[in-house]
Amino acid sequence: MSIPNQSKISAQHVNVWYGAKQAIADVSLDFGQDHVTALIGPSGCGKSTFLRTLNRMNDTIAGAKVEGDITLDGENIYSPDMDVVQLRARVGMVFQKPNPFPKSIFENVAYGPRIHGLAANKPQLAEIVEKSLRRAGLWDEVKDRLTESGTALSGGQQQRLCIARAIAVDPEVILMDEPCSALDPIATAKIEELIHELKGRYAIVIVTHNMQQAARVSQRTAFFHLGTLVEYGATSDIFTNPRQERTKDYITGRYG
Ligand SMILES: Nc1ncnc2c1ncn2[C@@H]1O[C@H](COP(=O)(O)OP(=O)(O)OP(=O)(O)O)[C@@H](O)[C@H]1O
Repeated sequence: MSIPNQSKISAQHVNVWYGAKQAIADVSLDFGQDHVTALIGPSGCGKSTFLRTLNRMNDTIAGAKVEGDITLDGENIYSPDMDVVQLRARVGMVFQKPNPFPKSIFENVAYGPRIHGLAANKPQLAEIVEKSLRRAGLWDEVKDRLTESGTALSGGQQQRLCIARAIAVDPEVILMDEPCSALDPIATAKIEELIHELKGRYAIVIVTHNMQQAARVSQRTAFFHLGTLVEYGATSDIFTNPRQERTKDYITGRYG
């Protein structure tokens, strides 16, 4: 299902199995550069599984098998020539539970640019760290404590640190798997604000259980059910005028 859009990542006829169990069945979906796409649907419908196909995170799960075509700027990301480390820098990921490295705040952000050779010297590296922390809306809170451990920050700050870490390697796409589910409402509001600010610079795909959040942060919404893509469209249409009964039932809270 696609509506006109300059697509950054395109998934065509994607199927995913865990062993003999099929978790995603024939899903086709394009993601544009300049908007946020929300993946919604009841628990177990395959949102996270599908999200993970977009940067080959399913490769790390024993028994998971992915079929179909997924391209980033037209390039097949499942090609044997694809450098997966490079791919995951281009398609960054933020997880449900903030997972900073047990290292300093500075090192959490500097690690990626260093291993990808993005800075020629220390001042350049410091510049990337500052820019990334500013872009993640965290700089003012941490600029005087860059040597402290990332794990000493609050949950919301840790999540923004993880976003800064993803941004530091100059990604094209950012995948977010329920990034606010472990956060309180104030920290959640900050992440949502941040998503607004990052929109346009990166293609953003967010899995969320929170329909108000999907309505607030996204411009496109895809509704999944039982491993299939039921409906995709402009977020305003999905929430006010869904075409499919199953979408309507879900957004009106009849199941989920
Ligand atoms: N590592 C795994 N091994 C085996 N089965 C899995 C694995 N991960 C997910 N599944 C199964 O695949 C299906 C889709 O799960 P997935 O986590 O993608 O759904 P989801 O929509 O993201 O769910 P939730 O909203 O609860 O996070 C489920 O039936 C789940 O049990």
